[in-house]
Amino acid sequence: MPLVLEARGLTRRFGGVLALDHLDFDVARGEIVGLIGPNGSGKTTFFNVITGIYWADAGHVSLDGAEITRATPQAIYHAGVSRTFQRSRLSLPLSIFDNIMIGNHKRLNQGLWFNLVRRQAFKAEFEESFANAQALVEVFDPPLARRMLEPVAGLPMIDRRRIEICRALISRPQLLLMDEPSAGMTHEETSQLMDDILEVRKRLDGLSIVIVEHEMGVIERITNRCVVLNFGRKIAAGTFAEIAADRMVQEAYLGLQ
Ligand SMILES: Nc1ncnc2c1ncn2[C@@H]1O[C@H](COP(=O)(O)OP(=O)(O)OP(=O)(O)O)[C@@H](O)[C@H]1O
Repeated sequence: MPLVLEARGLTRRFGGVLALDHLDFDVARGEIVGLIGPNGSGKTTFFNVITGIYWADAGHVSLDGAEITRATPQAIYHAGVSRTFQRSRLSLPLSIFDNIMIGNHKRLNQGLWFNLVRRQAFKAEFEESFANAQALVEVFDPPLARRMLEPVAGLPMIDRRRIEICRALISRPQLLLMDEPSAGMTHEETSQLMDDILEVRKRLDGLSIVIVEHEMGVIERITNRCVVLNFGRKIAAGTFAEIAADRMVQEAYLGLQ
């Protein structure tokens, strides 16, 4: 499979802390890669460097063969990388549709002239956007897709997570980075959301996903491959079964002596 993401020697320091230490990280097209490691091991920093929030002190990142190492977050989003965050970033008073559309600005014609004067074209674009957003929500939960104009404030956690993932997917990224999607959810909700994510991956052919997750059941169930970090360094990589059997991983992550 061709590589979507190729990171080489990524290094990022915060003062005396080496948050990423010469990290090599590849993601192939259509792959779901689990990124695991103890608290503070550099997982979120890796996402922040890939998405241009922080620049790497050293190393390179390419997406689909094109260098994105020092690109802006906007350019990286346009190149096809989306993410979801550990803490919910939905605007609660806004509707499901409005929240999803926040993620879609690269596909909209936003000129003032277009919006004010070309009313028919604006209407057609709005209707197309609505249909696209609704089709995406339907993959997760058909009844939810009939409530597109309701505020997200009234939705349970699992539906809010679904909307956040839809917002990340509406721009049709090649690579989706998910930071602990199970945070704050019950075991049943997590299991349901993982079914949804597997379904989404099946329908959005070629979508690659990197998922940071502390729930090992989730990692075991949905990943093709895992990378384990400790103090910013890759200490193991392989299938879940391989990394779970690795002594260094057990010591670092599971606290075995
Ligand atoms: N903006 C920052 N300023 C200073 N130090 C930071 C900053 N961001 C991260 N760090 C430090 O870098 C290291 C890696 O942090 P990071 O948040 O990437 O870890 P993590 O694996 O995502 O942890 P968690 O599982 O708790 O989310 C930690 O020591 C953290 O304190």
